[in-house]
Amino acid sequence: MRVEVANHPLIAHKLTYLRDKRTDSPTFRRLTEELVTLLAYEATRDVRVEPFAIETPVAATQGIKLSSPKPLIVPILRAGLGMLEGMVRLLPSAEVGFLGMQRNEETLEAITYANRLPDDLSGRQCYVIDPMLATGGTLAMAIRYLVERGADDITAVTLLAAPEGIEAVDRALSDLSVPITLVTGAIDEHLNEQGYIVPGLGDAGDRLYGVV
Ligand SMILES: O=P(O)(O)OC[C@H]1O[C@H](OP(=O)(O)OP(=O)(O)O)[C@H](O)[C@@H]1O
Ligand SMILES: O=c1cc[nH]c(=O)[nH]1
Ligand SMILES: [Mg+2]
Repeated sequence: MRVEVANHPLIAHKLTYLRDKRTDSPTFRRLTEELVTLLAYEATRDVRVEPFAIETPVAATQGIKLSSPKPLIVPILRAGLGMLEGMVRLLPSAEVGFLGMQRNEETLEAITYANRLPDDLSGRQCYVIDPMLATGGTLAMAIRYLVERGADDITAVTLLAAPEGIEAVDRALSDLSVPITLVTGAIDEHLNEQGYIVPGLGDAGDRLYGVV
């Protein structure tokens, strides 16, 4: 997996406020959206395009446009929903599929409880969005699922990632030959015994939407 940490002072600034436990839900949601816009710019560097001929008021010229089939954005519910608006703003013609996944708080294993994706993803470029890559179990399962359905180019966008989780995703997907990229706002220090990213930001889903 290719890993890119989006180094930018604005990203570091917004992440600092996002991490702060005093930041309330409305501010957390707004910062998440703003961060996604910056990360999505980085993550879409290799979005597929094709030549497109146009005429300006002055002359004919050759431009480019997004190729078909259009990219598929896959937010992992629940916390990934907080990143959807920012991602769609940058890729308004993309389609959106949903995966509902939840980590068991004791075993830290992910289960899939909802799935609304096109059956056939052959030739699709997919952007998986989820704020947190902790043990990596959720992301590895999501990516394998998309590849089994035919996706042939996957970029995951996260706000934070743990080094242990990145390694685990790499190991878990080592048999796959499709290009996989991770674009993240920061790689934190480590995971604690409860599987939380340290220093992290706590539970992203709860901070976005409240404790359920
Ligand atoms: O890398 P992992 O160890 O698998 O953990 C990361 C997952 O945990 C969080 O979701 P959570 O299970 O809390 O669900 P939620 O979005 O509904 O809060 C987060 O949004 C990731 O999906
Ligand atoms: O630190 C963590 C780890 C998993 N999920 C979160 O929301 N936060
Ligand atoms: Mg959660």
